[in-house]
Amino acid sequence: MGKLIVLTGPSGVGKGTLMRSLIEKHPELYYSVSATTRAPRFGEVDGKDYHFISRQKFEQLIAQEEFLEWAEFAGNYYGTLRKCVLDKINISKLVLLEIEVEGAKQIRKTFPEVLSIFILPPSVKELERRLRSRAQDSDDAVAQRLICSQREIKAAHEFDLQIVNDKLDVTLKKLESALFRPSNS
Ligand SMILES: Nc1nc2c(ncn2[C@@H]2O[C@H](COP(=O)(O)OP(=O)(O)O)[C@@H](O)[C@H]2O)c(=O)[nH]1
Ligand SMILES: Nc1ncnc2c1ncn2[C@@H]1O[C@H](COP(=O)(O)OP(=O)(O)O)[C@@H](O)[C@H]1O
Repeated sequence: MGKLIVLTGPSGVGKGTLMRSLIEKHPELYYSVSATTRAPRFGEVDGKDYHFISRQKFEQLIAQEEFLEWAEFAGNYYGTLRKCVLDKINISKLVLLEIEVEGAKQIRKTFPEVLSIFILPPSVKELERRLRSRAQDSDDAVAQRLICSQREIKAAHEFDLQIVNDKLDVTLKKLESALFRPSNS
């Protein structure tokens, strides 16, 4: 059996950046591509960054119980496709999910053996700076993400591990040691 790892935390904290670095360095890891109703950002590729689908299609997949978890975040649906994840775990893959906090809570209930890691920002000010520096979302979308972050950060203690993403290389080392410690390999 493989292992399921969930990275969660507020939008803009650096989850995607950390995930991409991990995959690049450890190609044996399997990153589960989520489905979303959000419009693609500049440069995002369908099937690689997300499966970009309509709300109607997403609701159909919910009804068909195709999602391991799903949530509505800042006005859009996001969800993890059950089949892909379970197939990979069955062939002994270390499977990584990068998802928001409500979905991560659902996974902890349905999949108690998951290793759940909450990424924290060094400060709220730095979180806002990162959200704005990404320059991919409207002021409104940034404001929505900041409002959500207050509630999300309060739930950090519910997860197995909390890591502050201050210096990227230090955070990566901490993540690697959590992922590859003997009991998880
Ligand atoms: N519950 C859930 N959240 C997801 C999924 N995929 C992505 N997310 C989260 O949805 C939030 C918004 O994602 P996105 O719009 O891509 O913005 P960004 O991750 O902040 O750059 C982030 O916290 C993602 O981690 C998923 O399959 N399920
Ligand atoms: N440790 C870090 N120090 C400084 N900037 C960071 C760090 N980690 C990520 N960033 C930057 O913060 C912004 C948000 O990161 P991103 O990975 O998109 O976050 P998330 O996926 O959690 O929304 C990006 O511009 C990214 O380059």
